[in-house]
Amino acid sequence: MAAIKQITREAIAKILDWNSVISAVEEAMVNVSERRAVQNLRSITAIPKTDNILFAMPGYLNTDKSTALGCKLVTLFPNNAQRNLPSILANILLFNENTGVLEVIMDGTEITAWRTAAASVAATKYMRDVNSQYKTLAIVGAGTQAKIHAIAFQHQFKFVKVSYNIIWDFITLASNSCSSSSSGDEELVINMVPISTNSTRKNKRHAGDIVPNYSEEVHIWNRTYKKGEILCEELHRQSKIQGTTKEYTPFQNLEECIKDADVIITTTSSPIPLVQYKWLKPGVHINAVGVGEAVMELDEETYKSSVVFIDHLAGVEHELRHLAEKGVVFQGEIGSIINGTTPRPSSGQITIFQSLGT
Ligand SMILES: NC(=O)C1=CN([C@@H]2O[C@H](COP(=O)(O)OP(=O)(O)OC[C@H]3O[C@@H](n4cnc5c(N)ncnc54)[C@H](O)[C@@H]3O)[C@@H](O)[C@H]2O)C=CC1
Ligand SMILES: O=C(O)C1=NCCCC1
Repeated sequence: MAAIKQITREAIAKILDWNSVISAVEEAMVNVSERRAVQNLRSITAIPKTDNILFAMPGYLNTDKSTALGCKLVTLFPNNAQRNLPSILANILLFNENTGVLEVIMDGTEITAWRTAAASVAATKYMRDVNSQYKTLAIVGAGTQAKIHAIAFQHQFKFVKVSYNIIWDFITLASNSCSSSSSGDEELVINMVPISTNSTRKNKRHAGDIVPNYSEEVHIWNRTYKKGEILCEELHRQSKIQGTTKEYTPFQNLEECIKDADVIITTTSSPIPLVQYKWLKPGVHINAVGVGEAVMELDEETYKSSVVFIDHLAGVEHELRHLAEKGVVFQGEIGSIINGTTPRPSSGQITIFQSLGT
């Protein structure tokens, strides 16, 4: 038998790129919804007297493009941060579909992180009005999923707040006897296309001109503020290296963090609802990523007042019974919006993508 090929986490990290991962995930979501992919319920082995879990996630796919027989094995050890290890570690096994021989073992940790964020990106793209403008992204949590979601969402969408500054010229103002206590940094309009510059004065700024000022709005809240602050600093450093100026702001107060958000992503394991309906802006889209037997990051009112889509109906019915028992109605799978068999929710409605994972 041929040797088993091993692919390391580093090698995987080098070949992943957002456009390919997002389109692969969208295709996978459609294959799941059209029942072309065999995706059975995953098995969950909870280790007694701990919060630790081993998941086995087998799957099979046979399409014109590709055939694959595989199984992802994932461990979820929520206290691993204390050991300087990720909470979620994964390996993916690929088998020859004719002989059953194990051919590849590849690291699945990086793939799990990217895939989960890509699923939220796809859900946001397809559940929202195509013309939606996104100004503020709020992320709840500051672990692996929070970080990868921040990166994926900035790749796909531009969360930009446009404010306009008036250029003040104090000599002109004084001569016009105009008194103003303004700092000269007035926010006039938000979320507008910037005005074009007068062609005869191109690139020159004069007193009284209104100039656009772009700031990327990503808010992060974590139960320990320090961790949120460290993540913001890290994301800011990375964006500087990439030559973009993005602002990531840590919040002490969750309501303040999410109340203006156009998109919210929750990435914790909280069994006590964090997001409250009364704080939400109408028409917000929420990606609820945290998963667990009792995890419930959004309050009941939020779920009940929103259109909720999921990634895998059978899996959600099995694993998220606690939500269904509280009266949460799952409208359908994202794959059915992507393939056009289910219409997008209408704009103005609050929408939720309840992620389960694969
Ligand atoms: N839907 C999906 O496909 C996937 C879901 N997940 C889920 O996403 C969540 C986050 O995973 P990672 O980022 O890898 O974990 P992580 O351990 O790196 O980060 C967890 C974050 O949640 C916060 N947190 C934990 N418990 C909390 C609580 N009770 N209240 C408030 N904040 C709390 C922590 O402070 C930390 O910032 C987990 O629930 C995990 O099961 C992870 C991977 C895939
Ligand atoms: O890999 C996935 O998908 C996971 N989903 C839920 C939590 C563990 C990993």
